[in-house]
Amino acid sequence: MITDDPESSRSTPPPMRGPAEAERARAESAELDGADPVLPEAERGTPVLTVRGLSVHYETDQRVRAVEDVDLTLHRGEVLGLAGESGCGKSTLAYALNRLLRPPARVVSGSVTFHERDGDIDLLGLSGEELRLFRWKKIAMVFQGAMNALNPVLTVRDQLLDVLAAHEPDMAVPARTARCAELLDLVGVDPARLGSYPHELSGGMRQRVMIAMALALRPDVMVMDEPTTALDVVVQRDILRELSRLREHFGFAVVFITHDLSLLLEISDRIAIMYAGRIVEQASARRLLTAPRHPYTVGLLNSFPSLTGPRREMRGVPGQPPDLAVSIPGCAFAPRCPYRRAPCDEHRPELSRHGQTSTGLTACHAYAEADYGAPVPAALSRGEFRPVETAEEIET
Ligand SMILES: Nc1ncnc2c1ncn2[C@@H]1O[C@H](COP(=O)(O)OP(=O)(O)OP(=O)(O)O)[C@@H](O)[C@H]1O
Repeated sequence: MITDDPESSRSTPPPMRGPAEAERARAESAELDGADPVLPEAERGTPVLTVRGLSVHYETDQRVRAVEDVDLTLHRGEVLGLAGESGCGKSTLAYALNRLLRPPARVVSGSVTFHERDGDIDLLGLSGEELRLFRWKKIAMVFQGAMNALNPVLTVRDQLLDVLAAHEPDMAVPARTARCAELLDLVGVDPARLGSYPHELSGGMRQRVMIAMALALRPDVMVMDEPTTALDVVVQRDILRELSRLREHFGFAVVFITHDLSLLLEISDRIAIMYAGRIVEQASARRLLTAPRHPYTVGLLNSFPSLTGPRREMRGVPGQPPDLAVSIPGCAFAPRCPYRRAPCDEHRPELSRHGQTSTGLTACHAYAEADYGAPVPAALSRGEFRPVETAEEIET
């Protein structure tokens, strides 16, 4: 099991300095609507986090290859969706991005680089104190079921104050108190609730409070691991709408993890599909929906019912994911793949471009010749899909 790092929430980075601080402080005191966005337009779409060749294994009596040779680039201001079946390595990757892995997990190879405005930071090379200064301020994380992580015997105010006291020790007490109210307001919770205990709040409110905590230091990146899975659909939608508004304004990038591909299609600029620890397809949300290239992606898309499109058969993905403790020489999806062919069992397909002009990536020997039948989009679209025209331009 992956464990949270209790130290991480107690880290005490010094207050931010310089023009960025001033800009953020201005934003905090301004109403979101109508205020100038915090992320300068020129920075939008520039890389903020680069993952190269990352492999994470759980080393017990067996070696579980939870994340294998993953390459990802996250751009400032974008939402990168990460989807895949349970156990494919999504959470392990998310924890690795924030250096929250604990034994028996071990990063066996690769790099994670945070692109600071004045230079690159090698995340895997950060030592204890450097890491404490970095976490939550640059990359914050909202966990699955995070709402249950609130302390039941402290009011919301005290918990937010604790975060600020730990991370912004130089901030005056009245300013901290004012900031608590602002943070609640930002996530759509009435500041009058500051005096409430967690049990007096709904699940949705508690999850919003957790998001407020993650936002407290204005991180550049938010890693959200199934942040709304425990909530009902209406509350989930409200929170995602709020998140989208905050992201538009503050310009943080989001890695959003869920097994719900239809949700990702609505909220993401780009989507990476994970299978058995590897990224098997990566493309803009629009391209993934309209022209999926990997048979597994097609299977995932066909697993969701349509609310607005014509009736169609839901096929899903027959078979089981492989045991990650067993090394697989070829394509891990081959045993479940209707397009399996000679090289699939012996040679692992590289994640490569679809063509000279395309920006999407696929790891599949068969996609060029595979016939996926009727296009998926009409069947899947719920009418709320938010096409992002610029996403492909910023893909690497
Ligand atoms: N502490 C551990 N020791 C051994 N194996 C582990 C450990 N934690 C996770 N794993 C294995 O690593 C693999 C990836 O797990 P991970 O939780 O990252 O997947 P996931 O895609 O996030 O799944 P879910 O959607 O269910 O959260 C799985 O096969 C899981 O069984």
